[in-house]
Amino acid sequence: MTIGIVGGGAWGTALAQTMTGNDSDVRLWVREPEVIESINERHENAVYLPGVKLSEHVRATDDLAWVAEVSPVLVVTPAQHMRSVLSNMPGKGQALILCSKGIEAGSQKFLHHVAAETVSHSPIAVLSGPTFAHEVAQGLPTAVTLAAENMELAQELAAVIARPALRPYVSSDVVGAEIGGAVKNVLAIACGVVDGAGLGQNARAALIARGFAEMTRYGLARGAKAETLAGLSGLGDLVLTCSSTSSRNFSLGVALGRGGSADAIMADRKTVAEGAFTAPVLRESAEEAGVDMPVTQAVCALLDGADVGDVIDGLLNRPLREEGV
Ligand SMILES: NC(=O)C1=CN([C@@H]2O[C@H](COP(=O)(O)OP(=O)(O)OC[C@H]3O[C@@H](n4cnc5c(N)ncnc54)[C@H](O)[C@@H]3O)[C@@H](O)[C@H]2O)C=CC1
Ligand SMILES: O=C(CO)COP(=O)(O)O
Repeated sequence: MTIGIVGGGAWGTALAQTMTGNDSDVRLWVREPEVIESINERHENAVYLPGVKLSEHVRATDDLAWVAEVSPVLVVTPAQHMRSVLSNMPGKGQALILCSKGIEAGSQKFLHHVAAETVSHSPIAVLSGPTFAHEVAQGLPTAVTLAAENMELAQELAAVIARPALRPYVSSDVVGAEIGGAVKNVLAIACGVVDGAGLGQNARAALIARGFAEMTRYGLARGAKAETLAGLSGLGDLVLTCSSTSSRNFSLGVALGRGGSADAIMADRKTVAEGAFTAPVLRESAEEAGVDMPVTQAVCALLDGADVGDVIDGLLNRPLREEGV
C-alpha cells in the first residue's frame, strides 16, 4: 500500500520511516528543496531528523497533488501553516490523519476544523500522544490515540497505521485528542521554566498536576471527554513533554527560566515549539469559555517578556482554593 505524508519536519519524517515498516511505500511532501534532495539522494533528513537512516520506500516530493492521490494522507505541518498547505492540496476524498498539535491563531479553530474547511469531502482523524520523533524513528515502542468521530473509520485507520512498535488506541473524541496535544505544549514550556529557574522537582510535579487540572477544565468546557484527557494524548503526552529536554517546548521553557527572551531563543531555531504559538490563542479561547488557566497566562506573560521571578510570585500568591475544581 502507499501512504501519503504532508510535512517533512522531524515528526513527518519519523512517521514516514515507520510507515514503510509494512512493505508500504510513502510519498512525503516536503517544503524545502534541500530536504527533498537529502531524503531522496542520501536517505536521511539531515535538516530535521539527522542521523536516522531512511528506507528507500520513502520518496520525498514537492508535488502535493501526487501525495494527494493516495489514502490515507498524514498531515504533519506546523499547526499555524496547516491551512495554507492544505488549501493547495486537491481534495479527492482521501482520509486525512492530522498529526500536528496546536490551535489556529486568529480563528481559535482546532485543526480538524481547519482541515475540514480546506479539503472538502475528506474523512478526518487525529493522531496524538507521547511521541518523540527520534524515538519513533528508531522503532522504539510507542502508543498513540487515533480519534475519529466515526469509530469505524478510526478502527480502519488504526489497522492501516499500526506497526509492531506503534500501537494506536482508537477513540471517537476528536476534540479531546486535539486539546491534549495542544495544551500540553504550553504546559511543557512552564515545566521547562521551573527547571531553568532551578525551582526543584516538587515544583515540577505540582505544575504537572495543576496543569492537568487546567487542561481538564478547558477540555471539558470545549466538549472533550475526561477519559481522553487522562489518556495518551492528554496526560500521557503531558508527562513526556514535561520531563525531558528532548522536548522543544520544555527546552524553550528552560531557556526562558534562565532569563532568556523568547524572540532571541526562537530566532536561533529552525524547529517549531508549538506551545509558543498556542499559548496566546489558548488564553483567548479559555477567556471566552470562562475557564481559569493561570499556568497558560503565566506562560503568555513570560513569552511577552515578563520577569521570571515576578511571574512565579504571581502564581504562588494566588488565593488558596479547593483542589478538585
Ligand atoms: N517532533 C516531534 O517529536 C513531534 C511533533 N509533533 C507535531 O508535528 C508538527 C510538526 O512538527 P515537526 O515535524 O517536529 O517540525 P520540525 O520542527 O521538525 O520542522 C519544522 C517544519 O515546519 C515546516 N515549515 C516551516 N515554515 C513553513 C511554512 N511557511 N509552511 C509550511 N511548513 C513550514 C518545515 O518545512 C518543517 O517541516 C507540530 O505540530 C508538532 O507539534 C507531534 C508529535 C511529535
Ligand atoms: O509532541 C511531542 C511529543 O509527543 C514533541 O514535543 P515537542 O514539540 O515539545 O518537542
